[in-house]
Amino acid sequence: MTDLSKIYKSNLSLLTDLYQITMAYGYWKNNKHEQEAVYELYFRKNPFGGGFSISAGLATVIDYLENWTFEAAEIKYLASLKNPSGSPMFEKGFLDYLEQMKFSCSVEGIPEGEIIFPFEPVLKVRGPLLQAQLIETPLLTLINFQTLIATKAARLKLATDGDTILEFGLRRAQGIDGGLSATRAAFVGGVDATSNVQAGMLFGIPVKGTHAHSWILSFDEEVEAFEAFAKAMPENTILLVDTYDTLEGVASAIETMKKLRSKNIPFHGIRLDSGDLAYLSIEARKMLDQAGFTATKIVASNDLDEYIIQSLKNSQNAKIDIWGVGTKLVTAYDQPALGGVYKLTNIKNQDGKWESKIKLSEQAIKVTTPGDHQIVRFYKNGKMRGDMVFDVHLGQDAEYFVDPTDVTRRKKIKIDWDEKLLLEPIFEKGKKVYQSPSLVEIRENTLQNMMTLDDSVKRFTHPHHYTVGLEPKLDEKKRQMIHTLRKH
Ligand SMILES: Nc1ncnc2c1ncn2[C@@H]1O[C@H](COP(=O)(O)OP(=O)(O)OP(=O)(O)O)[C@@H](O)[C@H]1O
Ligand SMILES: O=P(O)(O)OC[C@H]1O[C@H](OP(=O)(O)OP(=O)(O)O)[C@H](O)[C@@H]1O
Ligand SMILES: O=C(O)c1cccnc1
Repeated sequence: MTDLSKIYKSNLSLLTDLYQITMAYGYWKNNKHEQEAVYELYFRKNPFGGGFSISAGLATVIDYLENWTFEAAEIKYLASLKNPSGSPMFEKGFLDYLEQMKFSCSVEGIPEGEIIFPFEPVLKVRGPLLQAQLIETPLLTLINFQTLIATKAARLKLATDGDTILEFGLRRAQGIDGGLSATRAAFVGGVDATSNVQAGMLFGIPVKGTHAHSWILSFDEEVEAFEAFAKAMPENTILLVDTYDTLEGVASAIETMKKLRSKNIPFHGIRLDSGDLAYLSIEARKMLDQAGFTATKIVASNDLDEYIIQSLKNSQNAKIDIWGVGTKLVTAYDQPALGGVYKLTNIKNQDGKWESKIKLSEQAIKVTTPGDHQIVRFYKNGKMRGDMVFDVHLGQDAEYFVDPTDVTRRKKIKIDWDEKLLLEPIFEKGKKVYQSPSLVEIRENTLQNMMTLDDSVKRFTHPHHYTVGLEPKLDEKKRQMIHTLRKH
């Protein structure tokens, strides 16, 4: 568990938008606060122009919800808020209600490290309207960012074709939490280790690193710096060779490490951090091999992303073994946000019957799917074949599912397909019923899950569209609701 309260040393119940609290107040004033509702969290487009996403952030959500209480300090602050006329924004009765409130929603979620797609609920919250509303913003904050970064990391892992990736991003991250959350999510997505020591302690992520240019600059001679580092860190002799001239730096590192061979200090690696990484790695590899250092690894860093890595590895035959990636990973440089949303999809009316809700939009992509959903994923011979979203009240005995953007496109469910439900129970009426796997297990699951996805969907440019369809009764219900509302 991530233990947010340990990281932030404070209560995070006010980590929400003011409008959530004013709506909660409105629900309370209208005696709707305990009316049961279903909200679903999903996104509409895979990030980075890709064909898939990786779910991340659930353990952080669990930790957030387990510690979700309004304590005296939070209530005091809310009591201090005033309307423009100077009157208190919230009545005491409402604040008393918040102070005694206990989290009592049921939550279902897709486990971290699962492959996910647009329009699939990643989280579903069922419970009192007031509570489910108040947690919208933090749930989106936690899931959107971590899912975005885990997806970026999975793309990097595809580009390196399984080579080790070290996450070096803390110094370029969006603030302290940006750094911590990004490191966690990058590990979920498949990176191997981080330079971020705080994340190592909090999340149990392996910590690794080399040294900086300042180490070299602090000595009169580069060779002196190499020798001192190797002697100080004989079990991590990775030498940064590009401070003055890269290939001269490689030659000096080789000379230094040859001298230290007699002292049984092994030569683990060199790091390249500038220049043409293809040319320099190929030349460095030749020099190392000629000197008998065939096991010495070449680490490369410098503004790397999945496209540069893919080009270096596949087109330019670069001899790089380990990839250090910072800025482009932890800031999700080419797409800084995932547009996940949280929508009310079902509400219990006064007769105790569930009533589906739909939000219309001029843009078909923005029309919500009414109801209370689950997702079934189909596999053939261990490979993902398609996902069907269905309404738990309507069932899923269909023989096909329908593309929500084009009814003429249907996918037949074959008899030999295996299936798995994606949403798992996380909380039941406020009680946690899910034990999150360790972060190491989650990362392993991501790597396994990625093997079940077809290569065409993993392509960086123009990926194949993986089918996510609606169960026909749900599709029909959605269409009817749209027609009825449009007629009105
Ligand atoms: N062979 C290559 N193919 C494609 N991209 C490369 C190759 N070699 C390096 N790059 C990338 O090109 C960019 C080079 O950045 P930049 O122009 O700042 O040069 P630099 O080598 O960092 O120069 P400086 O000496 O200022 O550090 C980096 O993003 C790096 O990852
Ligand atoms: O390029 P990124 O993917 O963001 O990876 C992190 C960068 O941070 C360091 O550079 P910096 O110049 O900050 O310090 P240094 O002196 O150690 O090179 C490192 O050398 C990488 O180039
Ligand atoms: O350990 C490293 O090499 C490292 C750490 C942070 C940023 N850049 C490089």
